[in-house]
Parts: sequence; C-alpha cells; structure tokens
Amino acid sequence: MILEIDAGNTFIKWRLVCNNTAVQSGAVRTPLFEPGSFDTLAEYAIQQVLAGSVAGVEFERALVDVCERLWSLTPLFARTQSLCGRVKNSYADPSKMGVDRWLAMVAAYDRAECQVIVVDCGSAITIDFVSKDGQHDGGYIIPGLRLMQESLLRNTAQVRFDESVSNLLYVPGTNTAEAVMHGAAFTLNGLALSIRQKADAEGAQLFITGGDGALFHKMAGAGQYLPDLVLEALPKVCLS
Ligand SMILES: Nc1ncnc2c1ncn2[C@@H]1O[C@H](COP(=O)(O)OP(=O)(O)OP(=O)(O)O)[C@@H](O)[C@H]1O
Ligand SMILES: CC(C)(CO)[C@@H](O)C(=O)NCCC(=O)O
Ligand SMILES: [K+]
Repeated sequence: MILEIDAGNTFIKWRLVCNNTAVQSGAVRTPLFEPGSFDTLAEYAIQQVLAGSVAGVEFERALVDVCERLWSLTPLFARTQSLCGRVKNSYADPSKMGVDRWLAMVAAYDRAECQVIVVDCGSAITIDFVSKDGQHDGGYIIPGLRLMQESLLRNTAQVRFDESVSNLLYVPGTNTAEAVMHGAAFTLNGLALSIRQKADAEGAQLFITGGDGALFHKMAGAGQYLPDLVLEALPKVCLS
C-alpha cells in the first residue's frame, strides 16, 4: 500500500493506492494539519509515502516525523526537475517552480503525448504550456478564486466562503459582496474561455485540476477535469 500526498496552500490531499487503484482518499485543511492528522491511517500496512508539497518546510518536517512514528519509514518528496521523461522544464532554476505544477505537467503529458495546456485552479491558478515534444513553454500564476475575493474583502470580514455558491453566477452584482464574488467568477470565466480558444486554435489537449477545477471545466466547456492529476505523477517523479 502506498500513501500519496499533494500538499497545497489550502488543502493537503491524500490517497491510499493498492495495486495501482486508489482505495481511500481524503483532505485536511493545510493550516489545521497536525501530527495526529494521519493517525486514522496507522492501521494500514503502508510501505511507501510519496509526497509533493508547496506547503513549506514545516509541513515536510512534520510529515517526516509522522511517517517515522506510524510506519517507521521516510517519505519521499518529489522535487521539480529539469527533465522527466520527455518533459523539459523552462526554468533556469527548476527548484523555483512549484512541484505541483511540475507533477501536473508530467502527468498530463504522459496521458496525451502531445501538446498540452495544464490548468490547476487551487489557491493560485497556474496555467502551463507544454509543446508536443515535451518542452515547457512557460506558464502563468494568477490569484485563485478565493484569493481574488479575499484580497478585496479583507475589510468586509462577514462575507464568508460559504456564501460563494454564487461563484457560479457572474451576472453583474447589485451589492458589494456580489460585485466582488461575481467579479471573481467573471474573471475565471473569461480566463476559461480564452484558454479554451487557445487550446482549440493550437490543437492542444486541455487538462484541468484543483479545488475550483470543476467550475473552470464547466466554464471552458472543454478539456478533461482530473482531480488527482498532481498525485498521478508522484511515483514517476519521486522515483526518477
Ligand atoms: N470547501 C472549500 N474550502 C476552501 N476552498 C475551497 C473549498 N471548495 C473549493 N475551494 C476552492 O478551492 C481552492 C483551493 O483549491 P486546492 O485545494 O486545489 O488548493 P491547493 O492545492 O491547496 O492550493 P495551491 O496548490 O495553489 O497552493 C480555494 O482557493 C477555493 O477557491
Ligand atoms: C503557484 C503555487 C502556489 C500553486 O500551487 C505553487 O506552484 C508555488 O508555490 N510555486 C512557486 C513559484 C513558481 O512555481 O514559480
Ligand atoms: K495544487
């Protein structure tokens, strides 16, 4: 049994994989992660822990301790590489690129083996372009839906995330909260349409993941939404 972990700035997502099949999965809010968070998995015979993290060194240290305590093993952390299979990084210093972006690109390219556009709608929205021969042609990092709203609503603290069901609406708002939340959704919608257009024009396959990925997928009306895309490439990247 293998425990795979994708640690982002909002959620730490995990799944248990047995014979290449996910048998259980879950998520912990990153700020609420504590050494006991994985105690419910203590009973499983976990032979390997593979992790990709953009959540900082403290999380990595905590995970090392947890794995030692629960299963007497050391987790393997994926690191952004300059090359993995045919996928070539465009960063002069690959260590500066979030490993979640790299993992998603490697997984998407492995599936398509042609030109891909990879969109991860998490705390941040990242959009990465990989050519048909595997060259990363660069990408974008944009504040995610929640960050867009929070950056504007920091001074109207009563507006809570639960109200953002209206994220799905992007008609012009008739109060501040609506104007801000619908504005964020309107921005995401514009982004989705422009990415779809680019994918269509270039004949690229579009891969979408992340907490707001389902919404982006709906807005784009194209591409594949794969919630576990970042986890998929963990074995390849950790073990190469
Ligand atoms: N219940 C929820 N609580 C918080 N955010 C949610 C929830 N449901 C959807 N979201 C959206 O999902 C986003 C977080 O997505 P995700 O879990 O993919 O982020 P992450 O991988 O932790 O972030 P990153 O990798 O960018 O650091 C939030 O910004 C928010 O817009
Ligand atoms: C952009 C995020 C936060 C998306 O999760 C992550 O990939 C990250 O921390 N990246 C580091 C900066 C970069 O990728 O250039
Ligand atoms: K992510």
